Amino acid sequence: MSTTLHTFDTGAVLAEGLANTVSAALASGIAARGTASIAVSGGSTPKAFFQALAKKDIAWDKVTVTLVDERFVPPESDRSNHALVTANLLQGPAAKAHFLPLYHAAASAEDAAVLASNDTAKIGAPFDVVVLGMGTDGHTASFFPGGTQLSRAIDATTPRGVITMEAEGAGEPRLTFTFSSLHDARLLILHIEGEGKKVVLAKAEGPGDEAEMPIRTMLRRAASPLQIYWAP
Ligand SMILES: O=C1O[C@H](COP(=O)(O)O)[C@@H](O)[C@H](O)[C@H]1O
Repeated sequence: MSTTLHTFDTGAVLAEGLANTVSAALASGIAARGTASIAVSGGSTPKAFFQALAKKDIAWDKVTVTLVDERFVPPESDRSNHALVTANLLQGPAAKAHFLPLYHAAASAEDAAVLASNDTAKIGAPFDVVVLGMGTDGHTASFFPGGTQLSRAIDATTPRGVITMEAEGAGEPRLTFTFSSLHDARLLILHIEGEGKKVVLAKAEGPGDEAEMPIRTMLRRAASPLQIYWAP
């Protein structure tokens, strides 16, 4: 499927522009189906976008928010994507949204993945909005190069749901939606910032295995057009 690059002068201008696009997509989903869903990424990039989106005047009580992926840590941890969303997105008007975390205080990451899959199945498919990030190693979601379940995660025939991932570059064990869960979002976004990430994207757009740079799965095989949002 196609990719479109949207370039902004600053991260602040990108945050507002992306918040406008995403809030419009959520409002459209609510108008069409009564509810809307969004899966967002964590890490360091999306904070300003979350803060801008939280202020948008839409029927947030009809929106379900979840995560594209999560570190297997409790929400009290400073590594938690759940904590990032709670502190920056589920604020103001957006505090009315329904949040479904991926982390569960289970005996293992595998048990938590089963709970997260069962819990998020009620969201329905496809997501209205998926906002992906990308690491400097070319990972997206928690599809890490060398990951324990990378082949399963990026196989289009793997059922929708949440699975575990462990990799040298991942830190803690991870919980991640599969490629099949994410790639057909009605609005599919890749949000990256900085010159370094632009170089990584250019490499990912070139030849090479998907397993080497898993973002290639979305660049090459996503069913939905991939909207790439970038600022210096
Ligand atoms: O560990 C993660 O990394 C990626 C990229 O994060 P960033 O800080 O480079 O923006 C993120 O998309 C993912 O959700 C997160 O778990």
